[in-house]
Amino acid sequence: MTQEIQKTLRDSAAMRWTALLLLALAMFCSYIFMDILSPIKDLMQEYRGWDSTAFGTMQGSEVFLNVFVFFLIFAGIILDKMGVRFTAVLSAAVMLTGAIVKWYAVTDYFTGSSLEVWFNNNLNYIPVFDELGVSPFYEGMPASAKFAACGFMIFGCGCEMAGITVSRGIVKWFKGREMALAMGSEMALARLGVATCMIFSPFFAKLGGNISVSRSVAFGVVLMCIALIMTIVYFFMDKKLDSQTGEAEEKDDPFKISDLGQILTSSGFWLVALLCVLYYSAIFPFQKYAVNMLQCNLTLVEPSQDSFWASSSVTIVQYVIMLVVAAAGFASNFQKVKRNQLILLAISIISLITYCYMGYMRQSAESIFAVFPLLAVLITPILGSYVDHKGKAASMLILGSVLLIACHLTFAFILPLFKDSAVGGIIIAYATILVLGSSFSLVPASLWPSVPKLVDAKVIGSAYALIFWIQNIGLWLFPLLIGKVLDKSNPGVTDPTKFDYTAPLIMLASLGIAALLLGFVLKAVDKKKGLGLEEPNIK
Ligand SMILES: C[C@H](N)C(=O)N[C@@H](CCCCN)C(=O)O
Repeated sequence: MTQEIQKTLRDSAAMRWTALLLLALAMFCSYIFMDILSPIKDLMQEYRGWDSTAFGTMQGSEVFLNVFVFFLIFAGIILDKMGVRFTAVLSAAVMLTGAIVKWYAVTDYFTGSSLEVWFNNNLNYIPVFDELGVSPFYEGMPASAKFAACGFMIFGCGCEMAGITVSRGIVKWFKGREMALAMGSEMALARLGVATCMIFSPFFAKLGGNISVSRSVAFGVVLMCIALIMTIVYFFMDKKLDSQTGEAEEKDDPFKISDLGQILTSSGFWLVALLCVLYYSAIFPFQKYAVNMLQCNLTLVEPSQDSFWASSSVTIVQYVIMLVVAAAGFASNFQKVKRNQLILLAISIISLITYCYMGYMRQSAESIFAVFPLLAVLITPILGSYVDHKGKAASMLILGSVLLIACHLTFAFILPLFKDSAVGGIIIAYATILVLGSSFSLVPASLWPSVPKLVDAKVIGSAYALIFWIQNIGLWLFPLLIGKVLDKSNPGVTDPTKFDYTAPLIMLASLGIAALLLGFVLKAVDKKKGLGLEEPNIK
């Protein structure tokens, strides 16, 4: 009886996983918006005049305010002071505001407006940033790209704030329980968001045969409204939990700037943060160019579209198959009976193969790349659960970096050799993308749950914020650098499907090599100092 009275929401598995689902769905929507223009880089060049540099500058702008105005640090402080539920709703509201601005920038209403004229004549540089050599705009950048960048900067503040809030929320609901599995599951849903974006962004842009890039962004805006609703529902669950536990997030353990000292003096923290920036800089910025890289390296002959409804239904069938891959794979993690687990995994793998075959038949670069996050959906929770029960987080970081290097080098040197082979090129592309997907499971599934082992629970929000801040420097710099390197290494190329991607890919592989070296150092430091990174979370 006494035990029953003391039960709180987080003691109920259904309630804790519902709380996670709400937060994860909000992240799912935000990951769709984050990459909404990535699969239509070619259309942005054709219909809005964005060359690779303009595209890269706009993509990198997402994290500009986080990095150079230190917004993420403030976000960490807000999170530590105001708690998870307040910050979750705030971040969703900020994301929605930025999304609306970005949508307006790419609509036809913006073209020819006085705002466009103003942006064309102004903000070619912003003195304070220009002096630092980090101006978010440049002379001659299309006005639509500049204004879209402004919206994306606002969105990025909300999105990164949401990222740290969700991690902190998971620690709050799952600490001492299936924490890495919960983090893995949240990231799996986020990866499904990226896959959804790769399929539906071009779908909406080309809907009905007339091209409209703003339609894709409008789809993202609707999702951001859904994300806001999810965080509001979470707000009430979280409030109920606090009333049950008697914890007042806002009052207990107040954040002090001096707490930052504790984080900054931890060598383990620095190693994880540096590894994070190197690894993620080779993944997220790549994601923004990957569809175009495939368009440039594969000879794709799109089958003639019989009718609008025929092609739309193929897209939808392919997406449903993708959902089956994800759902069956995900559900297999929760099966206690080995036979059920194997049946679900078999369904998932057969659906994955069907999905790949359809991608081949459709000859579409976006649906080929959409397979990237799928393996991550399948195995991130499995790996999360492995870290919970067996540990080995540092070793997984090393393996993830090795796979990353191998994949970028394959894209750079092996894929182009198969440009004239219709089948060979696509098989190599799929295989490499799937391996990259598994690397993208290994690293996040082991990296994020390691942070609570390195710092005190009281400063965990600030620790995540600091790691994100360091990571955001790479997420700003590398989309921009890829665009610049692409323009410089392809002088005179005007066809957006004819770029040579070798130089940017070598640059990304080098980041992987640096991450690998740091992985070895981290493992040695872990052994020497007993940080517990190789230890399981559940003892
Ligand atoms: C881009 C973002 N800063 C990031 O690092 N995202 C991670 C997830 C971190 C955990 C969020 N609760 C990712 O792997 O997507």
